[in-house]
Amino acid sequence: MSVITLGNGRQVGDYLKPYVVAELNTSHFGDLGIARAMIDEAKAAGCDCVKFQSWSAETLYCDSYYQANAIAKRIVKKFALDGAQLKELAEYAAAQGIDFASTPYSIQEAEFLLSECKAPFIKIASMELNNLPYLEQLGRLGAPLVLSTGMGSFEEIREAVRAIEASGNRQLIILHCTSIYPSPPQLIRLQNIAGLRSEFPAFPIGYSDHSQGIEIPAAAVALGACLIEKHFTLDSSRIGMDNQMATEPEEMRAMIRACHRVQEAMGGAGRVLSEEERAQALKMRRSIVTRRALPAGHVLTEADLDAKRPGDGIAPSQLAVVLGRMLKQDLGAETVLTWALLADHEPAST
Ligand SMILES: C=C(OP(=O)(O)O)C(=O)O
Repeated sequence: MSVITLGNGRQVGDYLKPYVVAELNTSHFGDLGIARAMIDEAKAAGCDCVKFQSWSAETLYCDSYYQANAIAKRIVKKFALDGAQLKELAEYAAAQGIDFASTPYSIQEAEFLLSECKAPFIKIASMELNNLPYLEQLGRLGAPLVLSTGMGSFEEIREAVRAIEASGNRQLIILHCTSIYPSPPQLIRLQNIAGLRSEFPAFPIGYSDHSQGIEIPAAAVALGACLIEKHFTLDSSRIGMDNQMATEPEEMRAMIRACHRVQEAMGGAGRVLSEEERAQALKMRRSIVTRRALPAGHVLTEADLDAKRPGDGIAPSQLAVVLGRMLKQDLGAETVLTWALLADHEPAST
């Protein structure tokens, strides 16, 4: 099972306590006051990290496309955060004790996030999966990378991972993701988490979620997901980009609780019995008991014996060993047999 260390020393690995990222995306509506309140709520809900998106018209759109695209213009104007705002939010997050990250859409933005915002990792959005030159450039920055894989085939993911490895960077988390907002369960194919792990055993596998509700991230944790990214909002009734599919604080809290409980419950495939369960067996299992009063010297037969609680005597699984042995003393009916009550030699055959 793979583990990597984020820039702030936090270890993230398969089947460990999942690192939970609140994806704030545009649910701050470009308002720093809302963004700060979201950081507070994400922290209170138990998230490990708040993540923004550092896009701008110049780094995302070809100018001719942008000028002709009224929706893109409206989104950028309303929702984009500039460097100064991101830095302010990063400092605010640090003061609240929660990690800050943002998805960059250019190498300059990535450099800015690492140097000015102290981001502990660089997130790579699914849309960049086939942007191999960019992946290699990001890899050369030397920071841990979190690669989302929505819309991508296994072959494209292999190429992306090869591009990152070519940069010499092996600090990589790969996220299963379905880029449909919201994603219906039948399109999520959560077992891809296991598929990615067997394909890329050197890297921990996480999950970037676009489903509604909390069950699917918790199930991802059962599959060992090391990181859960979940869209977050203060008010999902507000019309926004993908604000309406985002999770409100109470639901985020419930999701994190479910994820942590599932992770705690996973254990290993090996059968390890706790002290508590061993003690329980002494109460709940059965022991070999006498059906009736029997005299000293009596040689035990099946008709003499039964199996009843408690379980601290001779286990019923030992019946074959007990049969034919002689009693050392008189016993009343309903006596729990112990080895000390039996003569330790085989009785003489009659
Ligand atoms: C779009 C993003 O991520 P994902 O592909 O994981 O949804 C992002 O981080 O900006």
